[in-house]
Amino acid sequence: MLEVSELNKSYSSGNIFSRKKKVKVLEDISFSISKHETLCIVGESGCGKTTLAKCLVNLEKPDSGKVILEDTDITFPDRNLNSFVSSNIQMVFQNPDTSLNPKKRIYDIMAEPLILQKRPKKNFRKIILEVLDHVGLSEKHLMSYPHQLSGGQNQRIAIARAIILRPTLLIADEVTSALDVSIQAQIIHLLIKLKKEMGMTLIFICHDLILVKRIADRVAVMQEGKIVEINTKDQIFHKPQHQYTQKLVNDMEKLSMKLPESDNLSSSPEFKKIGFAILNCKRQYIHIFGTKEYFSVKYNKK
Ligand SMILES: Nc1ncnc2c1ncn2[C@@H]1O[C@H](COP(=O)(O)OP(=O)(O)OP(=O)(O)O)[C@@H](O)[C@H]1O
Repeated sequence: MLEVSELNKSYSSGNIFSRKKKVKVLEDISFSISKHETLCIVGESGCGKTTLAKCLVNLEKPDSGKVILEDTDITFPDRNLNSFVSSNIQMVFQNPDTSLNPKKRIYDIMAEPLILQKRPKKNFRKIILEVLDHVGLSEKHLMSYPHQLSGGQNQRIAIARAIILRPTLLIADEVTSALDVSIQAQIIHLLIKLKKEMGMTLIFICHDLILVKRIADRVAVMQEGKIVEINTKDQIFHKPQHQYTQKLVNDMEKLSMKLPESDNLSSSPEFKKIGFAILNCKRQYIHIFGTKEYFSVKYNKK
């Protein structure tokens, strides 16, 4: 459904006192995604994951390359194409506190994409309530401002706004990293549920390889602006080819070995010994599915 070829992007660095120079952030990025697939993008901080996502949703303009969505070239969309892009590709950002306008009520935040798409106003309330219901919120949240809701509720609003136009492709950029551990699990489950219900394709940008292992169909590994490896989840985790992928997988395995596998984690001796330290120091690495979700939720309630 989406084909990206030889995408390049640079930013200018320097300021008025120093000479401006171009810094390459994306270099010859090529990949494709099939319908209903979950592609996870991993890589160290600053390697260009967000910039790549922004080029796909037209928040940044690439220097060169091509982005083709369902046979339409959307690399440099004009006004008409813009509407096609925003109704087909949506992005949810890391931090709902900065992605939602604090001066607007939830109703108005949710109505924005409908207004931009010139949908009939008389249907807004019904559509908004339906989508809120999808993300586990209700009418009582409609007139609130973002600061009156929790971080998890605000991220649900950000997701609801992203899916209100029923996009075929959703890009989730570190959507849980600003949230509490127990809420992280809820948001991931919500995304997986919505993906299934709405038949969406998902690009999931994430640092947490343990989570990637659970949800990805394929994984793209980025380093310094390049995709150094892209393959099925099994290949990436069991036969990583690139040195950097091997390091990421090794680091993840070392950490996984430290996490207890017992069904009843809270009573296991390992939990008592290392659970506390891991929860405090390595928040992003906690398994958030199955027994380990119970483990983290239970810990949070104490
Ligand atoms: N608007 C901008 N102007 C100049 N440089 C930028 C801009 N946006 C991003 N960069 C730089 O581009 C590089 C890639 O940034 P990007 O946010 O895409 O990385 P990332 O892989 O998403 O990082 P993280 O995992 O920390 O979110 C970084 O060096 C960053 O400083």
